[in-house]
Amino acid sequence: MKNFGLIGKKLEHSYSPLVHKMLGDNISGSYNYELLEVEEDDLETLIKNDKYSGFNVTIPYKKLAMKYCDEISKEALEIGSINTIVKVDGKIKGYNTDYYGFNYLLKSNNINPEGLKCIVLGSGGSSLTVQAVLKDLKAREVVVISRSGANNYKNLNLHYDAQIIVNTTPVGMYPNSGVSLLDLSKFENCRGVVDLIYNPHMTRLLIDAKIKGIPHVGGLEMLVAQAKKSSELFKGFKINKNEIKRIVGNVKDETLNIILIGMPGSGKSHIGKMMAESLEREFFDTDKLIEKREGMSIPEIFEKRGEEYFRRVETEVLKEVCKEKKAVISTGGGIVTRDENYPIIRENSEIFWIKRDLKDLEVKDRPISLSTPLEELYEQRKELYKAWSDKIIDNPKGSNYSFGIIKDDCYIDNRWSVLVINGPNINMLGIREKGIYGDKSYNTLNKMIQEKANKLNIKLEIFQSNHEGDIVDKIQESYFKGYDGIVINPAGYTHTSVAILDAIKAVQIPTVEVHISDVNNREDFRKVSYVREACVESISNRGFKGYLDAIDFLYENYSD
Ligand SMILES: Nc1ncnc2c1ncn2[C@@H]1O[C@H](COP(=O)(O)OP(=O)(O)O)[C@@H](O)[C@H]1O
Ligand SMILES: O=C(O)C1=C[C@@H](OP(=O)(O)O)[C@@H](O)[C@H](O)C1
Ligand SMILES: [Mg+2]
Repeated sequence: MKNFGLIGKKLEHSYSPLVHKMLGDNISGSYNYELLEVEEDDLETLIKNDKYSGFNVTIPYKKLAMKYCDEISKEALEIGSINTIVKVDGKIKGYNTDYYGFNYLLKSNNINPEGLKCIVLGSGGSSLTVQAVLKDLKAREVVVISRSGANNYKNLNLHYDAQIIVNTTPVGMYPNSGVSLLDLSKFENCRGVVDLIYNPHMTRLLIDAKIKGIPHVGGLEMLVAQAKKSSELFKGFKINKNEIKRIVGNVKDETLNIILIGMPGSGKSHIGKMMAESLEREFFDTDKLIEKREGMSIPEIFEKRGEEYFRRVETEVLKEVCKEKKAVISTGGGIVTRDENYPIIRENSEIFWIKRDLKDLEVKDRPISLSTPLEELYEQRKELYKAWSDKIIDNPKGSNYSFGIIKDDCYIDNRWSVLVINGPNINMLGIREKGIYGDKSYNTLNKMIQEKANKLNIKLEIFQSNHEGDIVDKIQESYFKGYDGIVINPAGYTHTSVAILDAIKAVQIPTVEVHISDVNNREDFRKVSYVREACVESISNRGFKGYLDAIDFLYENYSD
């Protein structure tokens, strides 16, 4: 197996081995990928070491490494920085795939610098690439801010009119997270903040942007996009662009914590434990950690040391536990009472608000709930729970929620998604008119569709109903759930339903109409399809395979 690696000075933060493993494992041609921390004096020897067939290059060597290349791509030469090295026929060739990565990041997040004033923090190799992309996308002005340049952090007031801010420095990066170079409140015209850092997922700069309601994005998509391009150079063949989205989702699954917040007694500890078991993750409960640390129960801590002391310890414990990766963390209901807790829990997590009716909240052993009316407590906290969380999980009393049900609501799955809808009598497949529809069952059909989705690694939901209104409801729901495509066999409603036609038109999601039989060569009334005009494709007479072809069609034409 060939050896590749990431060259840099400090690499503790890097997700590159994870990303390259995913790129190597899932698309044929895996390779070894190592972190190669090196001092400047040893850079040349490392690059020339025959053990390695190529490298990625990061801070601070993106400019310097060019010196040891025999050839440099035109693009990299123009930018003045490389991030990829490949050895071909004994020659060391340098490339810049960061350009592609940064461009991808902006485009996929609808950040358009055209006509805008941009400031770029940092003046290293990545900064050069960022500047090139911003200029190519017609930014009005690109100002580089660096510690010792003409534009620096002391005269930043000259650029408080900046509209886009891009951080290319390592300030705020793991393990030294939680710091930012700027006071964002000074930038009143700012309408986009990009941080190339991807670990933590949300740097302090990005958290500040989120608090201010400014569109913002971190560097994970850029990391994966540039890695995909580099991997193509390493392996010598193209990789589907859809892999970027898939791997971004997988990296999030591998690195983000799930954090549960919400009113005391709402079920955070209970659900957290179930989630952790089901997702095979480690589980932490901040109250339990506090009790262990203090050697006292929560009521005892409140009684002996008071609430202020408890809150201080709680923040300390949060700081520790939020350094975990891929854990499930239940918090105490009061963490939202301290502003300083927000950036701590926000850094690397998906945050869920567990909700339950006030009358059903458990109050036992909860000193705050016993001393303050729950309505009052909820008034004080509800806006904070809402603002701090990404998603809500309803946990009504007596619902007997198993994690399986909750999981659908909260599991983080960013893959390209398709909804398959079947209309009336399709559930009777295998029983009904076998001469027309075949003898295979509805379950067999679903299995085939699921296998197809697994093969393409897409998210799938299958729905069947005999009721027109339910089908309309489902189509509408697909809009709010953000499905990328719909495959529909409206069955008998094909030839009658204006309501289903209107629903497809309303959601504007690419939809393929499927019929198992040859509808055009049966009764005349089957030749009319109301839904057809709203569909991007119509497939009939291909049996169950029609559904698989429909998924292929959508995936090939609409997944980029
Ligand atoms: N979904 C659920 N199913 C069964 N019992 C639950 C559920 N959610 C909460 N409970 C119970 O309600 C009580 C309070 O839940 P807990 O997880 O301790 O709340 P929190 O951590 O939010 O204070 C516990 O007795 C817990 O077992
Ligand atoms: O809401 C609160 O202020 C508190 C909630 C409790 O945790 P739970 O939310 O798990 O009950 C515990 O941290 C402490 O009693 C204070
Ligand atoms: Mg709890």
